[in-house]
Amino acid sequence: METDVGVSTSEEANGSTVQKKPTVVFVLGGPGSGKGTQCACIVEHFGFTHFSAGDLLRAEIKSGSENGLMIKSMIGEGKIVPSEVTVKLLQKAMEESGNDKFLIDGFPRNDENRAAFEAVTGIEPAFVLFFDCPEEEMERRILHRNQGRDDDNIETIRKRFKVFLESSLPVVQFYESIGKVHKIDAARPVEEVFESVKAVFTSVNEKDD
Ligand SMILES: Nc1ncnc2c1ncn2[C@@H]1O[C@H](COP(=O)(O)OP(=O)(O)O)[C@@H](O)[C@H]1O
Ligand SMILES: O=c1ccn([C@@H]2O[C@H](COP(=O)(O)OP(=O)(O)O)[C@@H](O)[C@H]2O)c(=O)[nH]1
Ligand SMILES: [Mg+2]
Repeated sequence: METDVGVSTSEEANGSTVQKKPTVVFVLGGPGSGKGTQCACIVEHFGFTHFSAGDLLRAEIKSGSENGLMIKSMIGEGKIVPSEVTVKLLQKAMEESGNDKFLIDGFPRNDENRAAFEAVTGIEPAFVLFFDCPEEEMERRILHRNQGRDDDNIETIRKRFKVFLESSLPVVQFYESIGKVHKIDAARPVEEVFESVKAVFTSVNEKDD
């Protein structure tokens, strides 16, 4: 069943109303590629609301919800939490936001995530940002992240890299095959990466005008 998340209506010239789906941009890239960092910059410049699927899952653990223990153990193993849980959290966050432009960071992480989001919300992404970064650089960044995350240890990092290659890259490849991916070289300083990100959002806005 489709959600009414963030749906806004507008008057057509003939007096009928049309429903406008929210704009969603998926922000993908390996663990430590800089998704969260760049999303914070995008929010400041382009009026999007940012949701990190990982942050929503960590908040769910903290809230003491009945799924908390399951989520905690899956994150600890670097595994992908079932779509049902993640899609529900994203849907609720979008509904409560009051905005209609969303950056969804770190999701979809596998094909099942992708299909479930589309089936439940009826939303297809406007485009996908893909932060491309070598593993050695991502590993260095995560080991310096200092956010006290249980999964930022070398053993779990290696598992997350494997899951990324096996399950998450195919999602990027799918969106590439339908021409929706903007690939960004993420192995540069934050400001330089953001220059490339800015160019993508600016060119997309110009096309829409
Ligand atoms: N371009 C960059 N160069 C160097 N360090 C970065 C860069 N982007 C992010 N970082 C740092 O690397 C770590 C991981 O970044 P983060 O945005 O949390 O990545 P992700 O959300 O993709 O896991 C953080 O400590 C962040 O401050
Ligand atoms: O849609 C998602 C997003 C995250 N995760 C889990 O949450 C962890 C951390 O995700 P996050 O995006 O915060 O990590 P990052 O890629 O930013 O390091 C992942 O390894 C997964 O175990 C998940 O199961 N589904
Ligand atoms: Mg992140």
